[in-house]
Amino acid sequence: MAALPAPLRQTLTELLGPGGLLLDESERLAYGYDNSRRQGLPLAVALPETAQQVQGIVRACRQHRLPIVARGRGTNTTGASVPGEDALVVSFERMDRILAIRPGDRVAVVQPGLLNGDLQAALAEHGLFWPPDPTSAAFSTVGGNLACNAGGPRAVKYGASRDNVLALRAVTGTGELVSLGAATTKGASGYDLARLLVGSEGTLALIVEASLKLTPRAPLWRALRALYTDVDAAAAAVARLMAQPVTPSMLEFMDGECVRLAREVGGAELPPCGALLMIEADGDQSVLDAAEAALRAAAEGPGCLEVSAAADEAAREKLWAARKALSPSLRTLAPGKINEDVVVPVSRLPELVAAVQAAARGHQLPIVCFGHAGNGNLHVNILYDPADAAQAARAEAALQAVFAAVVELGGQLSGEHGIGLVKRDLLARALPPATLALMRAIKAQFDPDGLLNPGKVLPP
Ligand SMILES: O=C(O)CC[C@@H](O)C(=O)O
Ligand SMILES: [Zn+2]
Repeated sequence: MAALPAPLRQTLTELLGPGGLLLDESERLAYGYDNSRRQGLPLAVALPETAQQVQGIVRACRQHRLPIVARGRGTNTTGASVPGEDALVVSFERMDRILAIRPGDRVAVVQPGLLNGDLQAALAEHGLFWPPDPTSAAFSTVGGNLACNAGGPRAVKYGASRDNVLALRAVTGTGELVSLGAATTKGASGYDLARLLVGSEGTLALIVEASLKLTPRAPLWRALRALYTDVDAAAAAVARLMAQPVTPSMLEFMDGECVRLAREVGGAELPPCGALLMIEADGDQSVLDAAEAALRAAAEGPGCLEVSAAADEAAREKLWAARKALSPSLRTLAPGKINEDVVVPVSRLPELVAAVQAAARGHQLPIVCFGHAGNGNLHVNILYDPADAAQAARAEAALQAVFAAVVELGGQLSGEHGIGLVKRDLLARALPPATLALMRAIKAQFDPDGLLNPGKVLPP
């Protein structure tokens, strides 16, 4: 296997100081995986503490044509943070500080390695929050959230990462430190390069500082739980809920199998049913009664078994904990799962749900779904045994059927997890050639030698 060239090793050791460059195989292995369950082994791991060190790393690697893979905490589900065997990983774990919180401007300036959960805790003291709240929030980084445009349940009302960033400082593939955007709440000064970096999965530049847009925390909430006879009835209710004027602060979907897992693995107190919606509103006392009544009315309808309010904060937390445990709980059901993250315009969600069921029937495999229904974003899990060639082929065919439906319905292959390695070739097929060519041209401009996370998002 290739080794880190000796002159590069020396340059990086001098640049990063003692402990700043990891070369031991056991340490390198620990930076080679992500939640796609793929495993790579980088040549070395760099742990910069400053933007200038990040510049130095990129410049040195460029001289040796060594690929660079940026890394937060490895929670990505698409292989975006899995390095090839000829790559250097740049882990941002030492750049984890909050540089400023300016409540008057509703801005926080942070380093990329800061954990989302640590940011939220600091902001809570100011009565503020940063809306992106992926299930991994306690252990995923702001930089990683920005890299894949993470969303989570609150995105239905407050937007995903791209909607909640104002400015970035980043190091391009040539080692240049660029400032993109400004910490203002509006702006019309040329191309929006800060938001272009959000969702670029480390392929355009390494984010070294982010100015995040903050939102005041609503003082109160209401949580409803609606049970349905089947997934079609729940999907129809989602379309009704989003067609009326009160925007829910969260609107989550679980199919009957997920309800069973939430009860049996997650410990939630739920009766068996065909599907469930978690519906929340936030605001102050003056608006909440009307909001709850509007959401309740929209949730009721054909196939609705019951709509009930969370008894208290503890009951609400319990259901959320079970919801957040769904992704790992699903691994108990089958040896393999194809884990998708498709999104359609929310009015087309009923058609997507029907298409997923048709794919499950047609290819004789269980497909289990949950997700951020208010955004039309469904986590579609095709369960199969990878050791069984016939099942694996049927799983792949079911996946293609789901993707075909998503494209037909005007949706996208990923709502919040990104493209990475796993969906790269599918993206290339789903995008019009002219769009793909523009993406490639942008990549070449930021990273002319193709060193930043090569082979991710766009096919080589
Ligand atoms: O792994 C998954 O499919 C989903 C993870 C996360 O996006 C969630 O919504 O819980
Ligand atoms: Zn999700």
